[in-house]
Amino acid sequence: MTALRFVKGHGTENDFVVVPDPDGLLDLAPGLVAAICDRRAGLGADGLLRVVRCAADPEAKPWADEATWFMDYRNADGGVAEMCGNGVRVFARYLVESGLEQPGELRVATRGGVKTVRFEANGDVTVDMGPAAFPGPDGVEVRAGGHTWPAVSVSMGNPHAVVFVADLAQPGDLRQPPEVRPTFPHGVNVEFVVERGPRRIAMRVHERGVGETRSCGTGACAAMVVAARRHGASVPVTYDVEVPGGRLRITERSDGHVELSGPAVLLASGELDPRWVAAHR
Ligand SMILES: N[C@@H](CCC[C@H](N)C(=O)O)C(=O)O
Repeated sequence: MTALRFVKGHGTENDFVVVPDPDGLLDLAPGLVAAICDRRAGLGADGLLRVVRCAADPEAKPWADEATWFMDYRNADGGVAEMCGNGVRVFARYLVESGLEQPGELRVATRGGVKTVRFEANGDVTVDMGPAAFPGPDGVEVRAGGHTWPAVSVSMGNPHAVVFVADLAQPGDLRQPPEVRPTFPHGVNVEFVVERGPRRIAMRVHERGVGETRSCGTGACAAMVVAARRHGASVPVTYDVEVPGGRLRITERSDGHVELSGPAVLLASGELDPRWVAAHR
């Protein structure tokens, strides 16, 4: 059996188990991913990042000419998602710390396309997320904590519904997913956003496949682009986005691309007990 090594990391407390699998040898079935991400009986994480060469993974072969590495992102429930803004920054940190890539600028393939990541002089990691899209549907409503709000549907590669609220306590404890109408066929991440000052917002997020998390990079970008339109801001424009786990800095450039910056931290590494892994296959 192939050993299952891991590194633990986080970006503004959106935390991940990074699993190196350069040659694509691991079988990470959804049940095993969910067991690893379990906060009591597993390592605990919001998601898992499998590190595999594009050339070694059939799903990533289309990007093999543009990027060496594919971020195979899984939510804590074991399901896949197209993109993870904090995850890709942690993923890049792992590539550099483990000597698989040089610091500076590098490209990472994701289900949401190839993303360029750069390391800043202050230690932060920035990712070019590409442009936001507003695919609809129109007339989206979100209900949580006994309140109902209109929402804007935003795609950052993955789906988001952004709601401006009067107070971040209004959505309640978010132990249950917010109700979203009309239903998104593949589920949706929901951001609850408040104004904090000029070019500054704060948010809570309920992530598809996870629950409420301390941060969400794609969600912060979705919230920022909606805020910028609400404020009639012209590009380029930069916002600070406060999340429960810290602060992200987001710029919408003149060419429409959205850049996400913030810390990306690795804190531990180890190997899962093969008997435990076998019991959760
Ligand atoms: N936390 C991530 C988003 C992870 C995927 C999301 N839960 C989904 O299902 O789309 C981020 O930092 O962007």
